[in-house]
Amino acid sequence: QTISSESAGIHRLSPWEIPRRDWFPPSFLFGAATSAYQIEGAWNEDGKGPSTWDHFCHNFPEWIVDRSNGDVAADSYHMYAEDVRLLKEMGMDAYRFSISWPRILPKGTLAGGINEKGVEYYNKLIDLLLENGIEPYITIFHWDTPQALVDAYGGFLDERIIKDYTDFAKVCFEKFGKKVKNWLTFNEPETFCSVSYGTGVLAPGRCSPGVSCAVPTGNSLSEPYIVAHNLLRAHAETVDIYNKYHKGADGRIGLALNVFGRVPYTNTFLDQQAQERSMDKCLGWFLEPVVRGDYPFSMRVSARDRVPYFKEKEQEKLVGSYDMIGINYYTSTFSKHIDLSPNNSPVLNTDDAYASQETKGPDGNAIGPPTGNAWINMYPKGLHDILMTMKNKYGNPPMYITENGMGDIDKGDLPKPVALEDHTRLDYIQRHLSVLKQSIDLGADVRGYFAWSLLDNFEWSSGYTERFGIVYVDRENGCERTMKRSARWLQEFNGAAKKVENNKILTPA
Ligand SMILES: OC[C@@H]1[C@@H](O)[C@H](O)[C@@H](O)c2nnnn21
Repeated sequence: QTISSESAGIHRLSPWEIPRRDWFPPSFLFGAATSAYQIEGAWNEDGKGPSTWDHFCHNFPEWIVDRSNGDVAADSYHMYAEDVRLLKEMGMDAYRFSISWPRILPKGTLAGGINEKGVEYYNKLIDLLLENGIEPYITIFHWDTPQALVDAYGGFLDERIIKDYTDFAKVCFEKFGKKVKNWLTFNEPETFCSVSYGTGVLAPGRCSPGVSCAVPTGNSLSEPYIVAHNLLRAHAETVDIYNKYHKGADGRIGLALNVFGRVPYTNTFLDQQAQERSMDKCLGWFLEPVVRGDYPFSMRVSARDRVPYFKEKEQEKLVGSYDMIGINYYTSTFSKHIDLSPNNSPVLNTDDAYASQETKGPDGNAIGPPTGNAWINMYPKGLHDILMTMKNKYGNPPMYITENGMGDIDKGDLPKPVALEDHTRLDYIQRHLSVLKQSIDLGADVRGYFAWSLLDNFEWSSGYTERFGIVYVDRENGCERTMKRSARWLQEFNGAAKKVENNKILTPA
C-alpha cells in the first residue's frame, strides 16, 4: 500500500508552504516526462524494428519483476491524442518524450532505411502538442538501442555507434527540427553505462562473469567506461552537427543527467572525500567532459587505465556542447568511505568511487521518509545541494529538472481508488517545488520542471509493479487514463482547473 505521508512521519505542509504558480517566473515551464519504450507499445507495428529492450524482455523475462514487457505499455502509440488532452487539461507548458530509434531506423542504420510511418507518428504527436500550446522537449536516446546494432557490432560497446547515432539524430533534426526547438541527446548516460553494462539490470543486461545478470559475459569494470566514451563522442558530434546545420535562431540542445544527492555519512574528512568521489562518479563523469573536456580527476586516480582519453579534436567539440543541462533528481544517499586497499578491489565500475551509498545515517535514521519504491527516500534538500553545486562549481548553466517523482508499489494489490489518492506523491512534488523555488531565489538558473512521469508506465526491471505516473493507467481496461490527485493539484497550480463559482468558470477556457 502507499505509505500515507502522515504515517511516514511527514507533517502536512502548512497552507503558506504550498507552492503557488506565482512563486515562479511566468516563463518557467511546468511539464511532465515519458520515454518511448516505457509508454508507446506497438513494439513491432508499422515497420518498427526491435530495440534492446524488446529483445531483453522477450528473452530474459525472469529479469523483470512481473515478467512483463513494453509490447503494449501504456499504448501511447495509439493513445497519444489522449496524452496530449491530459497535458492540456492540466495546463502543462511542455512535454518531454523520447524518440524510439528503431521506430525511425528499424535496422538502426540510415542505410537500412527510414520508416516513414514512424516519422509520421512523431509528427502527429508534435503537431498536436503545438496546436495545444505545449512545447515539445525531445530526448533523442532513452536507452532503447536498436537490437540490429547490438547484433552487428555490440551497440555502444563499439565506436561505430557514433556514426549510426549521429545519423539517427540528423534524421530527427531533419524530420522534426523545424517544429521542435529543444533537444536532449541522451537520457541519464550514467545510469545507462553503470546499470546496463555494470550491474546488468538494464538492457542489454551485461556484467562480469560472477556478477548476477542476464548476460554475464561482459566486464563490469571496463565496459561502462567504453560505452561512456562512445556515448560522449556521439553527443559531441551530434551537438556540432546541430549547431552547424539545424539550430537556427532559437534551437537548444543538451543532455539529461541523473544526479543522486550525496551527503557525507559523517563529517570526517574521509567521508567528505567519499562524498566528493561519489558526486564525481554520478554527476562529474558526464558533466566534466562537456564543461572542461575531461573526466573527473578522482576517476582517473582510482580507475586509471580503464578511463579512456579524448583526442584534442574531440575535446574541442565536447567543451560547451550544451545550451542546457537536464537534471533528473529523485533522492539522495549518505556516502561512506571505503579504504583504497587490495581487500576492497572493485567489482563494478561504481566501486571505483571507493564509497558505499547508505540510505541510513550513523544514527540508523533514513535520509528521509520512505515514499513507495525502495530506492526513493524523500530528501528534497538533495536537489538544493545539487543546484548549488551546478551554480557554484559548474557555471550555473540553464537547467531543467527533467525528471522528479516517486513510484507507488502495485503488485496487483493496490486498488485503483487508493492509487488515485496519491497524497505521498503530491507531498513529494510540493516539497521539491518548494526547494526549487529556494534554489532559484539563491541564483540557480532553473527554467523548468518535468514531473516523472505523465503516465504509469513500464518501469524497466520493475515492470508494472511501480506506478510513477501523475495519471493512472488501467492496463486491464484498455489503458484508460485517470488523473490522480497529484495531477489535479498540478492542474489547479497551473491555473487550469476550471474554478467554477455560481456556475461561472473563472479560469480561461
Ligand atoms: O525509475 C523511474 C525513472 C525511470 O522510469 C526513467 O526512465 C529514468 O530516466 C529514471 N531515472 N531515475 N528514475 N527514473
